[in-house]
Amino acid sequence: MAKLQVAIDLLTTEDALALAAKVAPYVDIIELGTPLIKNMGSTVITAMKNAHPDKLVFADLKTADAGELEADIAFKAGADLVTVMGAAGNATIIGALKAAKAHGKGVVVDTIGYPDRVKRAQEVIELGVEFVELHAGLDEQWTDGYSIQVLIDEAGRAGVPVSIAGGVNLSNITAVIEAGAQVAVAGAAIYGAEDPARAAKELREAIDAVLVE
Ligand SMILES: O=C([C@H](O)CO)[C@H](O)[C@H](O)COP(=O)(O)O
Repeated sequence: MAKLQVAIDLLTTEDALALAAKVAPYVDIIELGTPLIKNMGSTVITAMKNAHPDKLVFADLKTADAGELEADIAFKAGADLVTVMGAAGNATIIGALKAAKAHGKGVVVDTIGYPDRVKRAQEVIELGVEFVELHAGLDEQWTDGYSIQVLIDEAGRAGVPVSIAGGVNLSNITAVIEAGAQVAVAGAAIYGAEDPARAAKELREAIDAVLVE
């Protein structure tokens, strides 16, 4: 069953907890965005897991080196999943996986900036990561001519477990799920909405509608 992940790109623990409280009934995974973790440190991970022990807490560390050390910090703080950059060497991913095994948790590889996201996804799945994020980051999304269709096409070709992140919203989430993504990641479409709970509910319903077809 496909999952909905809310990406919280807000900057304080207080704001992140307030948003999570509104949208938790509709999401499976609560992502603490990289800017949020950089601003608040690992305490935001602990605060979120304490508030939502029934949800998967995703710490978007975007680790590029020292994989075991960084992943261990986040898992000790309460994270269920952490991200390592696909552009990092396999040794970094393997290090994070070692920490994940020690804590009974998981690693997700983020493909931001990687030239061939599908090829890298197929490589790193072999290492034992949970899934691979086909991801166009905020800067890429703001580049002229960007379209999420690129990620949707890649998901169709990948043949391994993937999520899609990079402007998921109500107009494209059906295509995201139909392409085979196991997780749809929505940030601005939820935290930037006038009514975040309603936005999350509509995204959830769109996912569920694909499943019952
Ligand atoms: O991971 C993200 C980005 O790198 C900043 O941390 C976003 O959370 C991700 O791109 C999803 O956000 P939207 O594109 O706004 O849906």
